Amino acid sequence: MHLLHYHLDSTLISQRCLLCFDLCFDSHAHVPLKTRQADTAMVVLANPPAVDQIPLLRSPGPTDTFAAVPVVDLSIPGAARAIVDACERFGFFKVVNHGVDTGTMDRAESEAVEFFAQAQPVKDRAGPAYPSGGYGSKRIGLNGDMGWLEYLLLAVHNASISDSCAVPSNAAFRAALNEYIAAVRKVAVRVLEAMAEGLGIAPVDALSAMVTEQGSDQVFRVNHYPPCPALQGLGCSATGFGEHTDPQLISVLRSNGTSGLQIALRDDGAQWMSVPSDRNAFFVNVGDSLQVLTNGRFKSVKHRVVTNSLKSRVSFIYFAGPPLAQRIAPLPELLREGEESLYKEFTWGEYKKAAYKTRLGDNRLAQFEK
Ligand SMILES: C=C1C[C@]23C[C@@]1(O)CC[C@H]2[C@@]12CC[C@H](O)[C@@](C)(C(=O)O1)[C@H]2[C@@H]3C(=O)O
Ligand SMILES: O=C(O)CCC(=O)C(=O)O
Ligand SMILES: [Fe+2]
Repeated sequence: MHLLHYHLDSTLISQRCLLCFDLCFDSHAHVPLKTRQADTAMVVLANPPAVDQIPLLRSPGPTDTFAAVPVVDLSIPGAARAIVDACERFGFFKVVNHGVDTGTMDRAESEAVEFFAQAQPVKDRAGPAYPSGGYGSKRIGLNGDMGWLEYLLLAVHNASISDSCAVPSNAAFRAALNEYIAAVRKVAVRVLEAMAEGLGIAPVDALSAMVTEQGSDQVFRVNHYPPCPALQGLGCSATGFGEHTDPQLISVLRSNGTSGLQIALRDDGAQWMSVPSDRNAFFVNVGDSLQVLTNGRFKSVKHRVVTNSLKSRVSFIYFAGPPLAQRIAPLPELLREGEESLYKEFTWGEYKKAAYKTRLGDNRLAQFEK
């Protein structure tokens, strides 16, 4: 038997299993939530659901929808200005007219759906995800984060899955992912070029070269969030991917038609807004490294995924990172006279190593702030 204690006026819900007495943890502070009689409600579930270790969140309501997501038309000259504006305001925007064939996206998606539909032991043979890439389920990273998802985490070399990564072994799936990765990487390059143009940085590849150079550290992730019917009608949802910022320069995301992605409009994460899904568009997140390169002018956006109770979500995310030796420091052209860097010096390799010691919701940049 399970008891769910939830704070009626907060997003985070704690959960206690009467059998194992495990408490879920606040994904940000990593301390057990205290449940008080006055502001908690109790729901007794007849069948212990499989969401035991997964933090629960208040289900998004209709008023949580972020209708004003900045939309950038990549095919028009005003794209550069619009991108800079969106990165300064939200660290997040949607890209349309990107030129990627819908067939490329659909093939990758249907192959991924087929992969995740396989029996668990078959998928487990494609694991583990760490250290060199492969299949993972529920556990995110190495430091105790849990989510209601399964995924493939893959290293990318140049414009395709690294040869050192044996997963996926199915030739059709691998080819479909490689076709998609080559296309999404071009979108990332165009976005980074437009950013440089909008910021007035020369040459135009000042940012994009960091991700196209030999040895650039690119990662690709396919996430599958199965529906979670056990929580239907309870007003709460399982955490799919807990709140975090991405460490790289930018991340380019595409999902099927199931919503679930939320971004925090306020730094303290007090206002979570749901991003309406659009299977024909890409969504771009500013990552921590780009925040540093712009000396805080662009903010890396805090985001998370909330699981749907009835529909599964499939997402593809391309993380554009520089070579390990790349120095991450504010670009001199962006510093006004007398303006100093807000950050200590570091390389991408140093940042990545530190990031992998943190938990998802930690403020990874804090230790590099001056
Ligand atoms: C908990 C973690 C998962 C993560 C590595 C980390 O220790 C902290 C950063 C996490 C993150 C978030 C964005 C990407 O999904 C990711 C691949 C990345 O580069 O940093 C994940 C890492 C992961 O899933 O391994
Ligand atoms: O799956 C998603 O939609 C987003 C996942 C995410 O933020 C990540 O993998 O870093
Ligand atoms: Fe992310």
